[in-house]
Amino acid sequence: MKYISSQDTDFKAQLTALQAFETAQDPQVDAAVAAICADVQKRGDAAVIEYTNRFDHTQAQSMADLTLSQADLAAAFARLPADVQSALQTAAKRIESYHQHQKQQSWQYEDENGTLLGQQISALDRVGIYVPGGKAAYPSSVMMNAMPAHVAGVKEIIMVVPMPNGERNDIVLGAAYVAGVTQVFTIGGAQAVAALAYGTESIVQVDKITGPGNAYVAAAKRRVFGVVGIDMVAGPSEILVIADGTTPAKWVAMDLFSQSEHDEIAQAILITTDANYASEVEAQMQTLMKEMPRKAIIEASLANRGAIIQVQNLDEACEIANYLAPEHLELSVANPQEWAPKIRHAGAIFMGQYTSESLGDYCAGPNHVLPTSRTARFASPLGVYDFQKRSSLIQVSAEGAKQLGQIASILAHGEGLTAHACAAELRME
Ligand SMILES: NC(=O)c1ccc[n+]([C@@H]2O[C@H](COP(=O)([O-])OP(=O)(O)OC[C@H]3O[C@@H](n4cnc5c(N)ncnc54)[C@H](O)[C@@H]3O)[C@@H](O)[C@H]2O)c1
Ligand SMILES: N[C@H](CO)Cc1c[nH]c[nH+]1
Ligand SMILES: [Zn+2]
Repeated sequence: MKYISSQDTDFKAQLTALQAFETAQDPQVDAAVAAICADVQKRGDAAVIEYTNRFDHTQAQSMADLTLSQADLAAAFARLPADVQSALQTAAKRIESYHQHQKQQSWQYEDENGTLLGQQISALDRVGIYVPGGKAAYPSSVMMNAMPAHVAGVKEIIMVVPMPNGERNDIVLGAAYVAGVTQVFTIGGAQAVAALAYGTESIVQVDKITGPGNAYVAAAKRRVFGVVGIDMVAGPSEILVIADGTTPAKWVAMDLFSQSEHDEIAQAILITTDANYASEVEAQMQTLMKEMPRKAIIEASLANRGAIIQVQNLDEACEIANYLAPEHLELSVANPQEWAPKIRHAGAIFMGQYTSESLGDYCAGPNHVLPTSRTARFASPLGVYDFQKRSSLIQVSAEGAKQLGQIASILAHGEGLTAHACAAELRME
């Protein structure tokens, strides 16, 4: 793990170097994804089956081998132990309740000439949700994608999830059952994204694709944007902990591990005002590391992109956090309510020593699909608003046709668009 101090003369350059990692735009990944997408568009199911067998080491003969029905999902749920069933149901309820608050409503108002103006909200008809499955299985990501779609009123939710070696994961499928997913295809990577975007003989084209994934998934989503909508281009997981030394060092060490264990290119950063505390956290990491089943991934992630940053004070820490715009920010400080308003750029803010980021990953309620790679500067968590869209409403009164017609006519003539002007003028007579 790198040690950086805000007093280093090349501090800015070191901070920039920490961010210089954008695999979604790796030209080699992009070229491979371009070829896969074009092939799926051309050959449909046959290409999807071939790529799935190649990359996920499956032996599918037809799409039927990669397709699950509602009955399959129900059966997977029924096979789960009672405590897992109940955890899934409770998490789903909490996620649903939180997202109910995000629902947008249609609105209208009447202006001074009796013209009605407004905005009508509609749900998307059919969405594709990508659930990652290469290096780990993510039942929580099933719920984080499907629940807001449900709350928005989406009728058809088509889920894709790779299942390496054809091993079906009952918790992932049980989560799909609880979250009311319509249909599941056990496919992943660029081939799954392309299949959802273009449609194949067996997979119906969707209107929008949401959900995180690796560099191949991210590059494919970037590529199909325009044919379908996408939520965002998500990169590897990130956590930034701002600590004032009041949280037990062991807790913070484990919080850093919790995101490192996702991926060798995930990022975990600690910013602290206290050099002794930084050493304590590092010592805890060394001890805890031995027990970690995903030790190799954590070590690689920390070596590749991890850092401990020593700062002068918490104001400076917040400024750096705003520059880094992390996916997850833990404000592990004595008075988080005082510091949270200073954070402008973060996907999600976890406040106080009891709020481990991992609770947000599973069951606190807010969405865990969050902007990464500094995109929190302009992007927001996945939410109900990603599954709703807006249409403008205009109903002009006779009086409005006269008043607005005059303005429109002048402006249309100014643009040299006579038919536009006439359409307005005809209604003024
Ligand atoms: N932001 C979030 O909410 C969130 C949630 C869970 C996971 N994640 C992240 O998602 C990522 C998941 O990645 P993953 O790899 O485990 O699963 P994944 O499902 O994203 O990718 C697996 C697929 O990648 C494709 N692939 C792998 N190697 C390939 C190659 N050489 N050529 C072409 N295609 C290839 C295969 O088709 C495979 O099915 C991780 O970075 C993790 O941190 C993010
Ligand atoms: N932390 C991930 C988002 O970056 C989400 C997740 C799912 N399961 C565990 N974690
Ligand atoms: Zn996580």
